[in-house]
Amino acid sequence: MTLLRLERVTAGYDGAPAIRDLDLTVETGETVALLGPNGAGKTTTLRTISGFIRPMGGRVGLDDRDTRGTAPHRLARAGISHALEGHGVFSGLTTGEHFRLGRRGQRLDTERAREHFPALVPLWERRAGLLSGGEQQMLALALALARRPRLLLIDELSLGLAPAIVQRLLPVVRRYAADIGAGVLLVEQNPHLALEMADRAYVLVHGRVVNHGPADAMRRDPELLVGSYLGAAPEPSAPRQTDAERHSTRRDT
Ligand SMILES: Nc1ncnc2c1ncn2[C@@H]1O[C@H](COP(=O)(O)OP(=O)(O)OP(=O)(O)O)[C@@H](O)[C@H]1O
Repeated sequence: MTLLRLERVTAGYDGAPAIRDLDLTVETGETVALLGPNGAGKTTTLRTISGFIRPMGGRVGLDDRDTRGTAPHRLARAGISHALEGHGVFSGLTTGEHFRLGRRGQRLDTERAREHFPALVPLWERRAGLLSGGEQQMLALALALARRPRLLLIDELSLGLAPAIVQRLLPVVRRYAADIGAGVLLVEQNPHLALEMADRAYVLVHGRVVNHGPADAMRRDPELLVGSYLGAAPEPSAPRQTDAERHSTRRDT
């Protein structure tokens, strides 16, 4: 089932588009990577989905309901969770205390979080301020998932973390999200790490999708990925393909 659908979305800052005519979908239980060079518009895409930026054009649909103009806190209540670096982690609280602090009386799924992130269990009584950067990130992700989001948006997990830590964290996030039927949209600087755990990926360059398809096909064809990064965005006059058409093209190859 399609959980999130962006149709020809244009959005940006002060009237200047940073993403243009963007088509993108995330299915229930699916992990999708959003790749691209610096300044391509990846963070802008996530901010538009979580309601912090109102699109100038196009449609953002969650469960086929148009979310344009919906405030971020309402979208959060509707199940969109935007995991930002260190977000929701308080240095004075222990790991365990974080799980007892449900927002608005919401109960967190502590047992499932402990099962998926067993590395947090020995840290249960330790204050978050004394955790390593990787452990804090793990706690932030475990908290986000313990709230049972419908859609988890993750921005740049690898910033400040060793690749080995990200490599361990991402599959855990994927398994946990699939377990609760949540979709994941992951922005990641390191395309190789992202493609290892994603089902599908989109490559953004200059605010436009220049390539997308199954992650394993992109992994097998690194030149395609490198070419996407280096290549220019399609000319504005080039004929547009719908998301569905592009999907079928990629599947045929
Ligand atoms: N708050 C802002 N005000 C004005 N322009 C912005 C703002 N945030 C981002 N931009 C511009 O929008 C464009 C897209 O930025 P965005 O942060 O979405 O890219 P990104 O792909 O996430 O890049 P990075 O990988 O470097 O984080 C860039 O040209 C950037 O300079």
